[in-house]
Amino acid sequence: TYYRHHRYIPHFYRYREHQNTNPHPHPNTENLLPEVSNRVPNVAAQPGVPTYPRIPEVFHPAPRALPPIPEAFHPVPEVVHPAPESYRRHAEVYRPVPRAPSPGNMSRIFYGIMFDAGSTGTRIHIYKFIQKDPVELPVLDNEMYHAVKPGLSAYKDNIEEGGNTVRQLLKIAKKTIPEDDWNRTPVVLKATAGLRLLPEEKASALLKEVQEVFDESPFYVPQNSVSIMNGINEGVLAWVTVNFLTGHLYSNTRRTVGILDLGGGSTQITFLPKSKKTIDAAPSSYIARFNLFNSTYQLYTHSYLGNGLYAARLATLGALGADGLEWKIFRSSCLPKKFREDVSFGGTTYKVSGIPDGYAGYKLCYYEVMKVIKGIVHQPYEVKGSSIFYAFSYYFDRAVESGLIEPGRGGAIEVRDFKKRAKEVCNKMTKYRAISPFLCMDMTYITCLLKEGFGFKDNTVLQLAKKVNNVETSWALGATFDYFRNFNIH
Ligand SMILES: O=c1ccn([C@@H]2O[C@H](COP(=O)(O)OP(=O)(O)O)[C@@H](O)[C@H]2O)c(=O)[nH]1
Repeated sequence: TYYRHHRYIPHFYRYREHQNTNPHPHPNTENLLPEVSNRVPNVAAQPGVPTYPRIPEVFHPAPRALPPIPEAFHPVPEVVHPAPESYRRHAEVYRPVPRAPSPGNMSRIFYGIMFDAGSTGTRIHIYKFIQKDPVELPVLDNEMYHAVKPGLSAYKDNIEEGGNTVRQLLKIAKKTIPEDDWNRTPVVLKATAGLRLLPEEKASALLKEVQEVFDESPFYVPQNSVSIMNGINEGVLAWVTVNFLTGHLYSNTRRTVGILDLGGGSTQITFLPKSKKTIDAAPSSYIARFNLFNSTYQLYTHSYLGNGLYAARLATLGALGADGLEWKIFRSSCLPKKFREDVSFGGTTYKVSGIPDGYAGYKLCYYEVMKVIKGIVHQPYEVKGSSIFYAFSYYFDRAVESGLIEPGRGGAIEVRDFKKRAKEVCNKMTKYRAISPFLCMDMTYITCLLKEGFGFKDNTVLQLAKKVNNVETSWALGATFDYFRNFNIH
């Protein structure tokens, strides 16, 4: 458990109004996401209506006139295609109990609890926000983070124990958040690939158990606070987090950064296309439209279920969905020849080994992992260009393990660095055996995913980051923003 002290001003909570010069552009306008000048609204100040500072425009809003939103901020990344999640349909507005400000101190403190129920672990993020006064907007003060392993899906046959992992993590929230704030602090859990990969009745039973744990907790439980998040929101919300933390959402530049997330069960690629060609060439389900600060964004995003690192290991071994798990041994030339072990993923155990009397090494391994990449059929045109991508989660972890980057620092590397290091690890398996017997397979898979899957060039630069500005690079912060309108005090 640790705190990340952090002071951050989420500028995009600030109200702004677009002066859109062309409210009815041609639908096929070449530049889909033009720059919009950020003119100060030409409206005389009204008594009782707060005025807001001029802030830099979010670049690339769609050329559409959007009705002004009466709230001071509206950072809800509503994905409108495909259908939004059910909790959005039943959106409720939570009104915090107003508390008399203490004399001389107008600060209000708010917390938000977001659980990330991933396939390899369950994590709690407790965000603390400070609102200095009713007109100024909240500041993200710090994040408290704790993770437990394995993930919820490993408790598919022991639901109660699964609920207990969440109960344990909630104890940390109780210790972190002052008691007076409990009943106005929203608690939300979103599950990703681990639960998506389970049979529906098992996943529902786990979610029901978590719902009961939440209901017995002293925190504020919004409607539909326990759900499986769809892959689109997973990609979009991580993009929002990273671009928020890197300052791209409110900067005056025309750049944003793309994101590459490699989980245990699924992998996401998300970026804001620069060219209409990219959008036209993409399958329509890969384009997500959402509203953020009065602007509509269109992102290229896709989550490949089964292409997360742990799922890919099993697929490489031919173990995913196989029968005879009690007696079959799944072999691979990506593993050290003498290696033999039982591995568990999603609550199932598999016997795996190297090929004792065969060959091992990069080339054979590359050939094996290629089978798993075949599902990634769409290579977006723009990844051939010079766009910057932030890569985190297991991209980061494996880059650290293989010595490509320093654990505390992260840094920029090229796609070819992964390839070079994969070759080295695979061709000297004994040397890297102690770090992880799977390192050759993982590094080869990452190389293959980036090159053959998404179509990145050898010289594409990836920015590896576990944290940006001291906050975890994960969809959790983006997802928490969704609940800020509940704290809207205007
Ligand atoms: O706030 C977070 C959330 C995840 N992770 C990392 O992301 C990967 C986990 O992916 P997970 O198994 O949750 O992925 P999924 O179930 O979505 O495929 C691991 O490296 C975690 O350590 C992290 O570092 N911080």
